Amino acid sequence: VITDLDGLAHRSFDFVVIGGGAGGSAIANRLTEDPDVHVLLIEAGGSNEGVLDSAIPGLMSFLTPSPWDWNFTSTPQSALNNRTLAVARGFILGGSTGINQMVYTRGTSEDWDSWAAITDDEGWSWNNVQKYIRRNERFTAPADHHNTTGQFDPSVHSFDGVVSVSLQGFSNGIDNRTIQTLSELSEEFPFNLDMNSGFQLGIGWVQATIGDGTRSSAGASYLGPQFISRPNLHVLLNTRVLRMLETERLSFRSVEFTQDAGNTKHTVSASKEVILSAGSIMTPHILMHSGIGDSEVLSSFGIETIHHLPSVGKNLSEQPIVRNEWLVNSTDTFETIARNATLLADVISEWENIKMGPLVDPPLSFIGWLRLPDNASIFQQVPDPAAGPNTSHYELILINGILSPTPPATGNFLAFSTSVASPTSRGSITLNTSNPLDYPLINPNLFSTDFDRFTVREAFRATKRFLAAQSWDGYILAPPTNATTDEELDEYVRENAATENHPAGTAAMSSKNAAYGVVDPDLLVKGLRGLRIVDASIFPRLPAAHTQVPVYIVAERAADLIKSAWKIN
Ligand SMILES: Cc1cc2nc3c(=O)[nH]c(=O)nc-3n(C[C@H](O)[C@H](O)[C@H](O)COP(=O)(O)OP(=O)(O)OC[C@H]3O[C@@H](n4cnc5c(N)ncnc54)[C@H](O)[C@@H]3O)c2cc1C
Repeated sequence: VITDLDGLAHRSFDFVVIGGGAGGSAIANRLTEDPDVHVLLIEAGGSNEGVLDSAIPGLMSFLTPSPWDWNFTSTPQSALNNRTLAVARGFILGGSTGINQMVYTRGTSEDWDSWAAITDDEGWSWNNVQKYIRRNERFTAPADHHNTTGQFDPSVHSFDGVVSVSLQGFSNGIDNRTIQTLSELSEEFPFNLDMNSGFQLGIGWVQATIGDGTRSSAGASYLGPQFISRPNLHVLLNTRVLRMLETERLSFRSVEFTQDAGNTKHTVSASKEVILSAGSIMTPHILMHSGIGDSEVLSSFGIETIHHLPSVGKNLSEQPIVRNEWLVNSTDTFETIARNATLLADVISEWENIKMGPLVDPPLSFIGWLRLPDNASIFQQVPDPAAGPNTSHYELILINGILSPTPPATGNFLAFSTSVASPTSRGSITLNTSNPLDYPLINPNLFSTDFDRFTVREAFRATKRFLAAQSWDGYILAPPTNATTDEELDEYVRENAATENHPAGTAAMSSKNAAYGVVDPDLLVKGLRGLRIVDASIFPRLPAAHTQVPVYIVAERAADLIKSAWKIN
């Protein structure tokens, strides 16, 4: 970790990586496997070392908002009564993997095959990304070392990758009721042994990026002590990249940054490539401030266009979520811990001393991926947007309590979230001012399509059928809303929807000959030299999944592509 800036300008780096999140950490690790390759990683946030709220999985709700979150806010959402929404992004080494909910999902085989079809590159197909999945994942025993037979399929997992993954290490009070429901209502809600096999439909045990009861973020794994100590890997923390500079005509191999809010600016160069991994919000922002974007937009901010690329910042894709809070007849939920400072201190001590107890995971054991019926009326209006017939339209997440450090003063809850897994709404990232230190305008444009509104209504109705199973008798005391008609449910959604913090697609990959898109299938920016993008912004479409694993897969393949382009071992 570099603390002395003076020597920096005189050093030479093969690669400069902007952003130490999921994509940037993985790339920096893989490229420095060759001791002759020198990499500088620049991260706006600070170190993840010793940040207890991030390390302890059960405290994840304490991280948003927090000093480790960029704490962005969306523009007023016209389909949500003009409410603005919190947009969380990690401001820490490890990026959003340092503050996320840790759910481990790869997407479906159809999702990946659709990427291959869109980009005209078979390298992105499900079969061909298997080796990258294996390099990324290190499946480990859960914190409580319980018998996991029948809870996952070992044959589809890897046990020697970098990021730790495990099943729940502390059982939740609602687990048995959930299992019983899956057998009682098996036709509508089938049990899926392993949603990461390529076939996701059904409800199954959550796998999470946790090892030994501790968050396995990109910072803790790809940049763990044995890697960050490599003499050829240089990490600059608390450093904000402002823009990239053109070094030769259409070649961007220089990076401008500041450590004092723009009072002094410095530059550093890469002899081979700059790799932009600032995430779906900041990657298009940095591109536009570097003169790469829609020339009309850039000129309206007085920024000279160096490369007209109108797709930059467009196509923002996000999974909207509604956290439906059911009042329950129990005290065994997360609110009980969050409300009681003594109990919270006790379970933190338990975690610190023996890595056991309720904080070894967030309190969610089950998630599910489900489809609308084939004859749903919405399909008379719009085509099915899922990647294929085995890919979900919506996701159900059963959480044993409201995940907040400040829950309501009374009551215990089941937070049964509904999310649109294959949304059709698209938003944008645009500039707000000509100052790169100002935040961009973030417009996820949630629920702007009939399909998304239809799907979330049906998902909520599915949760009601789920909780009508006998196993919940006497447990549920009151629903989150009395809304039943489409109109009533739409209003409930307008008042309660949020983002799932899975933004993607704002610098999207497309085939080499496409008339749209920002990067080619090898992740090089179209029409430029020396600049590659490796983060969630390149997703050509959202997989029906939480997004960290797809980013890791992208980064692992990107490392192979870069090594092969520069003949690195
Ligand atoms: C609250 C929350 C919950 C989530 N839950 C899950 C989940 O359960 N499962 C899952 O799979 N995914 C989840 N995600 C999403 C997942 O974490 C992201 O998809 C993934 O981390 C994106 O990787 P990335 O490399 O694109 O960006 P990030 O991981 O966000 O990394 C970008 C990095 O770039 C840095 N950066 C940005 N701008 C600059 C700049 N100008 N100069 C220097 N550095 C800069 C940032 O500080 C950050 O470290 C969640 C995200 C959040 C925020």
